[in-house]
Amino acid sequence: MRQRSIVDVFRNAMEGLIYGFRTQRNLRVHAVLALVAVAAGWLLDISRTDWMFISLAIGFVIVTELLNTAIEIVVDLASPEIHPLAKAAKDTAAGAVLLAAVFAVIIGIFVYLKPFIRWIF
Ligand SMILES: Nc1ncnc2c1ncn2[C@@H]1O[C@H](COP(=O)(O)OP(=O)(O)OP(=O)(O)O)[C@@H](O)[C@H]1O
Repeated sequence: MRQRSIVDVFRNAMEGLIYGFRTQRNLRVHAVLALVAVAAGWLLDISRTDWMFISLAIGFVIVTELLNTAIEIVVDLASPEIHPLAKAAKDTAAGAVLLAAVFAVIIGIFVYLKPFIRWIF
C-alpha cells in the first residue's frame, strides 16, 4: 500500500466521523447534549478548570461512542451470525460508552450544580 499523505489520513478520519454521525442516533444525541452542556457552561460562566473537565467529559463520551461503532462494524463483518463472543464484544463496547456517560453526568453535577443553584436564587 502506498504511503498516504496527511490530507488522505485527515480525509479518511473525517469520513469516519461523518459515517458515525450519519448512522448512529446515539452519537447525534450525545452531540446535542454536548451543545447543551456548552451552552449551560457559557450561561453559568463556569471557570477555565471546569471547562477543561467538561471538554474532557464530552470528548470521552464521543470517542467511546465512535469506538463502540467501529467495534460493532468489525463484529458484524467478522461474525454476522449469532455468537457469544460477538455478543461479549458488543456488550463490552456498549459498557464502555455507558461508563463514559455516567462519569460525564458525575462531572456535570460537580461543575453545574452549585452555579445553577446560585443562578436560580
Ligand atoms: N452477532 C451477534 N451475536 C450475539 N449477540 C449479538 C450479535 N449482534 C448483536 N448482538 C446483541 O445485540 C445487542 C445489540 O446489537 P446491535 O448490533 O443491534 O447494536 P446496536 O443496537 O446497533 O447498538 P447501538 O445502539 O450502540 O448502535 C448487542 O449488544 C448484543 O448483546
